[in-house]
Amino acid sequence: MSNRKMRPGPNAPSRKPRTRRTGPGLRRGPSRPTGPTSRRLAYAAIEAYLSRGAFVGHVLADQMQRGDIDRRDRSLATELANGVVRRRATLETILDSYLRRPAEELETGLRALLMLGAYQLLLLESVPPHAAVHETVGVAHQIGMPRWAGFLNAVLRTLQSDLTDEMTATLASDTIPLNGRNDDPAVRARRVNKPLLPDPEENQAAYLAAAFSYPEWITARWLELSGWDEAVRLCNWFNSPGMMGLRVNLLRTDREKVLDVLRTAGVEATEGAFPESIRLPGTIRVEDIPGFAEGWFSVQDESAMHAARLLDPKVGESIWDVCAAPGGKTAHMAELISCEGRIFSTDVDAGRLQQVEGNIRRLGLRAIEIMQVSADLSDVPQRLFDAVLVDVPCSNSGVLGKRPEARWRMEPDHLRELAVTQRRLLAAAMAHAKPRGRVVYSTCSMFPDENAELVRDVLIRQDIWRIEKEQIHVPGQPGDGSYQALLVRNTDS
Ligand SMILES: C[S@@+](CC[C@H](N)C(=O)[O-])C[C@H]1O[C@@H](n2cnc3c(N)ncnc32)[C@H](O)[C@@H]1O
Repeated sequence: MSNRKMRPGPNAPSRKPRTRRTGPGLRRGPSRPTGPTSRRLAYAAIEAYLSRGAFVGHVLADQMQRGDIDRRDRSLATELANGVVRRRATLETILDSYLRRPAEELETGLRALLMLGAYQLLLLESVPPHAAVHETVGVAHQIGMPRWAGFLNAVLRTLQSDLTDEMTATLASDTIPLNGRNDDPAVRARRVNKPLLPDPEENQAAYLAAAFSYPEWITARWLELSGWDEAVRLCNWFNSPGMMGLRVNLLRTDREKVLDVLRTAGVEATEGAFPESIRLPGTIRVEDIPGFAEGWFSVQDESAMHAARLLDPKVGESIWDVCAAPGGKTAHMAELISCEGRIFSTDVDAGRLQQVEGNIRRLGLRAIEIMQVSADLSDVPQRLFDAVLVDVPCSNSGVLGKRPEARWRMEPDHLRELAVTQRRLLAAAMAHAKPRGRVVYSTCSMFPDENAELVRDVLIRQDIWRIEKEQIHVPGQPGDGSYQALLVRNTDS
């Protein structure tokens, strides 16, 4: 940790922050709660994310296991930690206006607290501003860093003084988009007293990147592919709580029964597009729902169910799931053929293959052979299959709302490397299909160079395959984004 002296930036008040005198000569911060509070939990997760790239969900789960934390604290901690990571670029851009040096140069813990406080002030309507500041400053005391308290208090109070309660649909350098809402696709932005974001009239990609928090190369791509209105819609939708999809295991139960169980648990569930699919309006802890341990259902977005549905596996067929882990689509295919056939499930990742095993055990599925393979697939037995699913690793640009970190983990260079793998995997899938065999190439990406362009590029070099069907599922309509192409090997080859 650096011990450099911190000074608020030009926007911060010069007066000393007030402290409460609680005894002769004794200065103390806000009163100390007895247990870990939601903000302290959130702080730990954000600090771990900033300092060592930890997944906030993992840190929170670990912390929550250790103590008796009530449901409201858990849910606020999760909202805060996920929100800060998701809206990281917005918070950093805005905070930079209130600091003498970039937020990145501050001690990591202090930066985490500034972001935590700013998130509540700017983007969380449910927290009153005084509580946002007071409780965040309180964390500095709880974690034994009282020297941060004055600085934090000064910066957050100055930011607070620049906020208005006016909400608008106009996007400008002085309006900060709030998080999206599942029940309303319209953008709502908070007006502030001065420009804190880039001007969208001058640079649309930079504005969207800072205002909604995405890497600028992604917002530039969306603008290029779909224009301003669709880019704004995507930015807003991936910042909404999102829906959740369940796939009912029809070998164990029926959809009505799972819908009943969910409704009894107070979850507003509705039927999805497939006989096995259910849509939930938000995310839930499935482990708490009766029937999960018994294998009645799995978490799977409808956009992902389209892959197995398009391949349309038949009873008695031999099927290869090339990139199988953690097993969502392997299990879906096994359920569709009532485990009557053979599914060969491979992946490079041994740890993730254990998840496949766990899932098929919980779901009570049979007829699945699991094998770890090398990245070049040279150790795959020389067998031919009736149907092959190749659900390749991709940019995840169709599922950016799922994990708060997802948008920050992708780099354009990484995409170029992925394209090489994607081509190789598709070529291997095609090489292992019988005459008249089918291959489904599937991604959760929205980028044509991972989807339609890549498939055409692989197919152009041969004439025994044709594209039978292609489908793209646009994020927010109603679930995540995905792409699938069904390729069929010509009969006379
Ligand atoms: C999109 S995920 C698959 C999700 C899976 N189909 C499901 O529905 O649960 C992509 C998977 O590809 C695997 N993978 C990456 N390179 C691979 C390769 N060369 N051969 C096989 N699998 C690979 C990754 O380990 C990862 O598990």
